[in-house]
Amino acid sequence: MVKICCIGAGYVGGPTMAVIAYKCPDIEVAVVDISVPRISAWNSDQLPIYEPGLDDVVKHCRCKNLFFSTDVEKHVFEADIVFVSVNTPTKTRGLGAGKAADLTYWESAARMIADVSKSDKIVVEKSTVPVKTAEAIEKILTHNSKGINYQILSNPEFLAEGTAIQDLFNPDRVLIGGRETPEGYKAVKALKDVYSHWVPEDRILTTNLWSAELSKLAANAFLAQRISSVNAMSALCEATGADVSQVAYAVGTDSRIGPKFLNASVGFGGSCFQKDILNLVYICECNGLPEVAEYWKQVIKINDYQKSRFVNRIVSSMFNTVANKKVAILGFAFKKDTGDTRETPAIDVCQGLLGDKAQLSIYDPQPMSPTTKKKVHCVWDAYEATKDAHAVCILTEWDEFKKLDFQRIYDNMQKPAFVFDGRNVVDANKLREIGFIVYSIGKPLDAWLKDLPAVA
Ligand SMILES: NC(=O)C1=CN([C@@H]2O[C@H](COP(=O)(O)OP(=O)(O)OC[C@H]3O[C@@H](n4cnc5c(N)ncnc54)[C@H](O)[C@@H]3O)[C@@H](O)[C@H]2O)C=CC1
Ligand SMILES: O=C(O)[C@H]1O[C@H](OP(=O)(O)OP(=O)(O)OC[C@H]2O[C@@H](n3ccc(=O)[nH]c3=O)[C@H](O)[C@@H]2O)[C@H](O)[C@@H](O)[C@@H]1O
Repeated sequence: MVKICCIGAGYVGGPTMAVIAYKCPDIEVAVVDISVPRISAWNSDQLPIYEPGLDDVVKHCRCKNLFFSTDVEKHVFEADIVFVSVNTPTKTRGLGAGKAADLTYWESAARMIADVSKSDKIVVEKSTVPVKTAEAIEKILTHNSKGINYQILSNPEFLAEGTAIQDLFNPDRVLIGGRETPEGYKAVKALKDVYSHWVPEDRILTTNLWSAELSKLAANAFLAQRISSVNAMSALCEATGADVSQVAYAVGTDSRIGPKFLNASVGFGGSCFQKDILNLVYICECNGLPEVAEYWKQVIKINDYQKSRFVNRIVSSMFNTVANKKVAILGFAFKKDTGDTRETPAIDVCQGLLGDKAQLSIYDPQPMSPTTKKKVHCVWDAYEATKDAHAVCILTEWDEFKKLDFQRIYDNMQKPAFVFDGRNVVDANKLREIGFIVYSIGKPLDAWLKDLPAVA
C-alpha cells in the first residue's frame, strides 16, 4: 500500500488529503501538524475549518485510510510520498520584509524530513512557494541525505476556499512539475498515478519544476488582476453613470475574456492573493525586472485604493463623520461560505471606520475567532447588529444577506438610514423604496451621494 504523509493540516492540507483518501481507498494518508488543537479538531466532530462537503468526506475515510496526527516524524518516516503544505506567509522582518515569502516553516519541514528518513522519498511542494524553492529544498535534503534518494516535485494547489471539495473533486487541471531526468519522470508518474484515480488524464499537466512553481504565482496574479481591473472600472462607473455589472457582463461575453471573476467588490482578500503577488513582485525585483515588478504591484495598489475609497464613501456620505455612530458590519469573512478572515477587506474597512471613531457591531454567519472577538464587538444576528445603527455595511456576499427583512431593519435604525453594499448583493432600488440611502459599488449614485467627494 502506498503511504502518503502531508505536513500541514490547514486549509489546503486537510481538504486535499481528505479527497485523496476518499478517492484512493488503496492509499493510506496521514495528515500531520505541530498544532495539537488543530489535529484534535480534525479528529473531532467540529473540524477546524468550515468547507461545504468536507465533513462527509472526512467522516467517510477517517480512521480507515485517513489519519490526523501530531506524530510528524513517525508518519514522515513511513511515507513514500511526503506532501509539504505548511504556511508560507509574507516575511515581516529582515531581507525582503513585506514582500518575500517566509520559508521558515518550509525549511524546518525539509530539515525534519532529512533527519527522520531512512528510505527514498518523493517530496511534493504543495504550499505556494517562490520559483526555485525546489532547488533550495533539494540542497537541504541532499546535504543531509545519508545516501537516500529524494525527488522533489512541485504540485501547486488551485482550490478556492468555500468550494474546496468541489474544486478537488473536479479540478480544471492538476499541475505536476519535476526534474527532467529518468528519476524525475518516474516520480512525476508516481504522483500522476495518485491523481489518475479520479482526474482525467488530459487534465493532469506535467512541466518542469520552475514552470509549475511559477504557474501558481502567475495564476493567482492573473485572477487578482481581473478583480483589480473591474474594481478600477467601478470607480469610473460611479463617476460617469455607467453600471459596473452591465459593463462586466458586456466585457465578459467576449469569449476571449470570459465571464468569471468580474464581480466588482470592496476589494479582494484572503490569505493568498496579496501574499503571492508581493512574492511575485519580489522575485521580479531580484531578477532585475523593475518594470515587471511595478506592473504587478499596481494590482495591489488598486485593491488598497478600492478599500479606502469605500471607507471614504461611508464617512463622506454620513456628514463627514462617523464618530460615535453605530455602524453595522454584515459579513467579516473574506468571501462567502468560509469562516476564514485572513486578510479580509473587512479588516481594513473596519480599521478605517474605527479611525474615524465609529462604533462597530459585526455580524458574520460563521463564528468569529477569539482574537477577532477581543478586538471588535460581534453579535450573533443581523437584526441585532443593525438595531439603532446609522449605517449598514455589507462586506461579504453571504446568501442570507439577500433574504434579510430590510423593512424591519430600516424601522429599527437611526434616520437617515444608509446601506453601503460592498458586494452588490442587495436590490438597491427596493431598499430606496423603503427609504434607505444606498451606495452600491460601481452603480449609478443616489442623488444624496452624487456631489460628495468619493476619495479624500
Ligand atoms: N488557503 C488556500 O485556499 C490556499 C493556500 N495555498 C497555499 O498552501 C499553503 C498552506 O496554506 P494554508 O493551508 O491556508 O495554511 P494554514 O496556515 O491553514 O496551514 C498550515 C499548517 O502548517 C502547519 N505547520 C507549519 N510548520 C509545520 C511543521 N514544520 N511541521 C508540521 N506542521 C507545520 C501549521 O501549524 C498549520 O496548521 C500556503 O503556501 C498557501 O499559499 C494554496 C492554494 C489555496
Ligand atoms: O492560492 C490560493 O490561495 C487560492 O486563491 C484563490 O482562492 P481564494 O482566495 O480561496 O478565493 P477566491 O474565490 O479566489 O476569492 C479571493 C478574493 O477575491 C474576491 N473576488 C473574487 C471574485 C470576484 O469576481 N470578485 C472578487 O472581489 C473574493 O471575494 C475574495 O475576497 C484562487 O481562486 C485559488 O485558485 C487559489 O488556489
